Amino acid sequence: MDLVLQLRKELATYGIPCSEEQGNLLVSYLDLVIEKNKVVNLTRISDPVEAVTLHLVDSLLPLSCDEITIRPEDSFLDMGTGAGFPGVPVAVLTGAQALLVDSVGKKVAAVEEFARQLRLTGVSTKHSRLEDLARMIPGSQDYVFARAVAQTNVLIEYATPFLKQNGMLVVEKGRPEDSELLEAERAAEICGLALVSRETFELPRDLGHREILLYRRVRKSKIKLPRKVGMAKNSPLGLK
Ligand SMILES: C[S@@+](CC[C@H](N)C(=O)[O-])C[C@H]1O[C@@H](n2cnc3c(N)ncnc32)[C@H](O)[C@@H]1O
Repeated sequence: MDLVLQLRKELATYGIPCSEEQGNLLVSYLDLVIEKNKVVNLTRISDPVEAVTLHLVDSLLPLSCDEITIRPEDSFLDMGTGAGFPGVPVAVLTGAQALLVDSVGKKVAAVEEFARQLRLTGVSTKHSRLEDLARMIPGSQDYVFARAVAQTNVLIEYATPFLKQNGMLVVEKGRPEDSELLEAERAAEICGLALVSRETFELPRDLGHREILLYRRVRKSKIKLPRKVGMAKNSPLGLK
């Protein structure tokens, strides 16, 4: 089947609309990622049919959550974007102002090149550690996304300083352990976030189980954030 058709059909099963033009853009982006992957290590998935599901559809699942309505005037940050997932697909479907961040320079350079080639004017990139960037643009984002970056308690700590009051952290997970969720709950309490929903999804063709956790910034955090670089990972919040 044609990849654009596959993408649009799979997204439609989750109630996510995708025009033919958006589908073409996303498949062109995937082509660029797969081509670049021959010289820069960006992804282990090289089969385009699998990549449509495991990269594009997977990145876009949060758009089917009831609490998420991203408008073109909204801003979002993608923490640890790698090859641009989920940031590029979310930017294409929503038209929102996207900031894609990673600490690995060659990945950021690749994503910057993709955005230029595809003329994605709403997409900006930043080569930085999240803890450093948080000091420069505090309270600036309506949404913060993270897919496959760290344990949820660490993501909560990274994301909090970027979020506006009532802004939302969107965490994309496989099958989180109960212990991870408990630690996340304690970290959220410290950081001033509240879990607003947990939705589960099955990817097509048995390609995997996914969970989307949404946290809203509802209060001031009890500690000063960001902590020093490395603290979130080496001395995580929420452990007993
Ligand atoms: C497993 S990759 C996932 C990439 C992408 N989100 C995806 O779903 O394909 C995790 C990425 O997070 C980045 N990363 C991890 N910790 C980071 C930090 N503290 N600041 C910035 N980037 C970070 C890594 O460099 C890596 O590119």
